[in-house]
Amino acid sequence: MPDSSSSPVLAVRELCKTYAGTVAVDGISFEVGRNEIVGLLGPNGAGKTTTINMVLGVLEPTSGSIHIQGVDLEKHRSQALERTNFAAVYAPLPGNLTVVQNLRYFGLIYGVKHVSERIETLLNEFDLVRFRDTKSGVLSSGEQTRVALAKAMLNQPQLLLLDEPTASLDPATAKDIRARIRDFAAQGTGGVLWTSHNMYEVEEVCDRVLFMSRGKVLLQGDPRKLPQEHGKATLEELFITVAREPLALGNH
Ligand SMILES: Nc1ncnc2c1ncn2[C@@H]1O[C@H](COP(=O)(O)OP(=O)(O)OP(=O)(O)O)[C@@H](O)[C@H]1O
Repeated sequence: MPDSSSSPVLAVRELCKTYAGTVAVDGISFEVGRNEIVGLLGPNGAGKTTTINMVLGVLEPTSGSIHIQGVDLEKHRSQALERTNFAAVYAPLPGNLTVVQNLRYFGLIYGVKHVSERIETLLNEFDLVRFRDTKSGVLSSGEQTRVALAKAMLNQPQLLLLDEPTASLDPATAKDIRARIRDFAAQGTGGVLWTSHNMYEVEEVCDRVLFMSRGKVLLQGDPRKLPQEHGKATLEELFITVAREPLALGNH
């Protein structure tokens, strides 16, 4: 087994996914390092969710490889996925279960040791103590996002995948969520792969961004430096250029 302590939390090589007639992901390679937050950006249909679903082991790649902490997802699936987790607005937790029931349910699925203790820690960390016996489905979007993040932290992931975690949140709540995710990346040894359509957020949170369009990674770098490197005033302007006219970037 490889020495996982020196490997990046995620290494994706030449990853492809094709459906009949559609190339959703077209040979992308990238890494997520320890303590790093990497933003996966791109217009609708670029291939971001397909990429995340392959890293989660939900979708089988057509070709290419995925290593999580040096462990090959295809060959050692359980071991690769045991320190991975995920949150997305389109994957809400069962709304008829209370917050504690949800956390207990997922804690058991993940085989979390000392699960009651872990749940109490997370209820405190994500400011959910007062909602512990409230059904998740009646909580506000921001509160549900906090529950989803608490669930995603149950197994102390090394790789955290977040698909638009702050979509539909008000600015103050979104800021609070960003701070919690930054803390996660800063404190442990884990890394985060984060999709977002909010360029302000990406500049604030991400150490590095990957721009995807039509299944390919067209450019990557520091979101605070990339616009200037490509002669654009803002990340949003660069994003629109890459999304509309991928070839317009020339040899920059
Ligand atoms: N099951 C499927 N069968 C056929 N085509 C699919 C399937 N799933 C995704 N696609 C296609 O693959 C491409 C990439 O889709 P994907 O959902 O990964 O994009 P995305 O970047 O996440 O977009 P968005 O920002 O809208 O969420 C799209 O053209 C989509 O229509």
